[in-house]
Amino acid sequence: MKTLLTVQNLKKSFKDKEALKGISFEVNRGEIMAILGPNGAGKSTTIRNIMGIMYPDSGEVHFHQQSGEAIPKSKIGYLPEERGLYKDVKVMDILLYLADLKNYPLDKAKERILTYLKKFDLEGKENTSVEELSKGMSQKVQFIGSILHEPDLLILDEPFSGLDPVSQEIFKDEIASLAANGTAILLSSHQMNLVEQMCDRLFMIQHGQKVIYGTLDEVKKQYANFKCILHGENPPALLEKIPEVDRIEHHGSRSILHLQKGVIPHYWLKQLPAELDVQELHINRISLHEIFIDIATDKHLLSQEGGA
Ligand SMILES: Nc1ncnc2c1ncn2[C@@H]1O[C@H](COP(=O)(O)OP(=O)(O)OP(=O)(O)O)[C@@H](O)[C@H]1O
Repeated sequence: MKTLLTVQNLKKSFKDKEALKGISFEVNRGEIMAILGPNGAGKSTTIRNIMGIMYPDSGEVHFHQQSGEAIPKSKIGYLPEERGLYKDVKVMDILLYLADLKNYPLDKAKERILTYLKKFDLEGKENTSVEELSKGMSQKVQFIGSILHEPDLLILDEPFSGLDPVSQEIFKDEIASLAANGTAILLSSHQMNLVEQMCDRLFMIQHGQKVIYGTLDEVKKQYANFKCILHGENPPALLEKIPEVDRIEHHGSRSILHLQKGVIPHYWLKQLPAELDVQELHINRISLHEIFIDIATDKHLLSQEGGA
C-alpha cells in the first residue's frame, strides 16, 4: 500500500500547554484511518498542523513526498470541525468558488456538483441561498465542497456530528466509496460504532501522545478482552465462583462477565459450573467504544500494555 501522508514526531505547545508531544503516523492510499481521542487530546491540533493552518514547533508533515510550502494543497480535501459557509451565497456559487480555489476545472465541477446534490438528497437546491439551508443540509454542502475537486487525501473532522441517521449512512457510503477508489482518508470522530464499521486502521491520542496505532483487528486483539453476556436465573454467589473473570455487571437475570486478559473462550466455557442456569449465552470481544472508555479513563488496559 502506498503511503500518501506521513506525520513525523509533531510537537506543538500553546504557552505552557504541550498539546502534541511527538505524534507520528502514516495514511496510505485507499485506506480509512481514524484519529481518535478524548476531548482535548490533540486531534484537531494534529489536523491543523497537517493542513498548514498552524505550524508545529518541531516535526514534519510529508504529503506526496513534499513538505512545508511545497505540499500540493489542491490534492487535499478538508472538512473542518468548525462548520461555516458564506451565508448569502447560492449553493452552486459557493461550491464553484471552492472548486476554483483548488484550481479544479469549473465545467467539470458544475457537473459533479449536480450529481452530488442529487446523491445527498439536495436535488434542486443549487440556486438556494446557504442561509436557507438547515444545519444538516449545509453540512452536506460543505462535505461536497471537500470532495468536489477529487482530492487524493480527505481529512474529515467530526463529519457525522449533527447528522440524522439517514444522512450518516449517505456520508458513510460516500466515504467508503472514495476509499475504494484510492482516496486516503483521515477521519476524526467520536462515534465509535461508525469508526468500528468503517476504518481500516486507527490512531488514538491521549494527552498529546500516541496510545494506540494499528489495524482494527490488531487493536481488538491487543486491547479487547472478551465479555460473556449470560441470561439465566443465577445467584450472584454462583457467578462469583466462575474463574478468570475480572468483574461482573448484574442486570437482573442478565449478567455481563468481563473475562480476564488472555482467556481463551472455548477453554473458559468448559469451566462453567454444571448448575449454572443458561438461557442464552454470548461471548464477544469488547467493542471499540468500550476500549476507548477503558483507555480514556486510564483503566487497567493501558497500564498493562502502554500502547501499540
Ligand atoms: N489555539 C489554541 N490556544 C491554546 N490552546 C489550544 C489551542 N488549540 C488547542 N489548544 C489546547 O490544545 C489541546 C488539544 O486541543 P485539540 O483541539 O487539538 O483537542 P481535540 O482532541 O481536537 O479535542 P476535541 O475532541 O474536544 O475537539 C487542548 O488542551 C486545547 O485546550
